Amino acid sequence: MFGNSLSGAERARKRRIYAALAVATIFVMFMWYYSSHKPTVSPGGSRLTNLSLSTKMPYLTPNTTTIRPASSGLELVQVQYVYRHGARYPTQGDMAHIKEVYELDGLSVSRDWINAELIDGDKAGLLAKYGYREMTGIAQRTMQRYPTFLADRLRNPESVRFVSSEYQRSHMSARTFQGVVDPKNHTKPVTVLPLNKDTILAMKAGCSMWEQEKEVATYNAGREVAVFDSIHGQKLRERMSGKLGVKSGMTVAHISTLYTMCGYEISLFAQPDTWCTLFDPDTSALMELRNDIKYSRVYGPFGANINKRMACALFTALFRDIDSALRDPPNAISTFRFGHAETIMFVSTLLSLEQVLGTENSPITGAMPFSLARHRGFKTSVIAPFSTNLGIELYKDQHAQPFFRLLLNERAIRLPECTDEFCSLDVLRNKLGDNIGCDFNSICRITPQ
Ligand SMILES: O=C(O)[C@@H](COP(=O)(O)O)OP(=O)(O)O
Repeated sequence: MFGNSLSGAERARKRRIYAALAVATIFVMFMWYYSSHKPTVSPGGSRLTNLSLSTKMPYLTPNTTTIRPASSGLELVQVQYVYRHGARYPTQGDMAHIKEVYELDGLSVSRDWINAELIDGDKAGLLAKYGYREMTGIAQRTMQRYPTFLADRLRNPESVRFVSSEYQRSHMSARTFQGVVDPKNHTKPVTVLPLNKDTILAMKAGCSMWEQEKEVATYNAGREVAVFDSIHGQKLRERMSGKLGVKSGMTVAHISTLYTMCGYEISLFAQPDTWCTLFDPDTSALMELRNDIKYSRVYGPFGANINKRMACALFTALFRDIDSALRDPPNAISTFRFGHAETIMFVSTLLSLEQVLGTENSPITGAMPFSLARHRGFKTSVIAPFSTNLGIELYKDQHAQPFFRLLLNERAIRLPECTDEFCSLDVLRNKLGDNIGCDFNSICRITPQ
């Protein structure tokens, strides 16, 4: 009897150990699943996600301590930055697509997935709260990166300038940034470039030749997207229809909208618990590939030759400032320019940054194997997230020789022609060739056949 009750106690002890082990295992598995599948929101408001969200990607705050200081022989003379505006509400076109999804036959999602702000026409295209926050954070880090340089420059209000396109989202991004860098309002108000004269930030608006080429690029992209859909469409449709209870009529275009909605939910509301639960890192990367078929042809390196020249007026303006800075360093002007996804994509195309950012640089096709696509240099989540930016730092050495360094999204990058991230300015000048001093209007003119 005594022996039996001891073994009973023993059994109970074992049961408790097994139960504790089971609970611990479930907890560990939950934490693993949670950390690998659920995007997180950091206390600073920067949205971290393991999804690739194309042009709706939130800006991922870098670890600025990884930027190498310049050697003591190099003196910073000027900085020039080009930004895409911060996170914005969907444009009218995106809102129309989102409405279509909300009205899909049989759609069964919890009420909090339907977000009235994403289809509120009064907000279309406007800078959103997180867009303001992104710009504030970037401006604060810019102050930390150049503390004495910017403080010295701001003593002469003419030597720091802010320029934006005419769109509210770019203008407000510029004003937010300026408010942090120059809280006492020493500098001039942001210069807003009227759309019909803007050849440097919203350059596509006034370029007939690009408009014409865009038709061809869009047609070619459409053919490749059809190939993509024929390969991946059925699996994607089955997956999404099942998850959403949609009975019929779900197309890959709808799934592309679901993906865009996930991007907005993360970038605008730090909300990973709705549409984003439909995607995992691989599915989001696949949807980005589908988007990039088009972006890489319409704005990027796999479209018309004019894509490689669209940022020439911008580089002409940048080099006008660089050359006057080299002639008269104490009066160098540092400029912060605020534009669009197109601005940065055209800059990237002119500089062939895809060759810096990846090892796979064949044109993106609908049949591209995922294993290759993973290594491609043209990825919109990397080159064109909200608030994306490219900086050019100009230095002089002890012999007055000019050097430059490029920063993409606050991380130093090195052109293949350079042996170090601090590189002779001649390399950049040679790379740009006749893009410096180009006649943008004549490049954009359609000559009669
Ligand atoms: O050209 C535009 O309307 C958007 C790109 O829109 P998407 O094609 O990415 O939706 O550029 P933005 O002003 O947001 O930088």
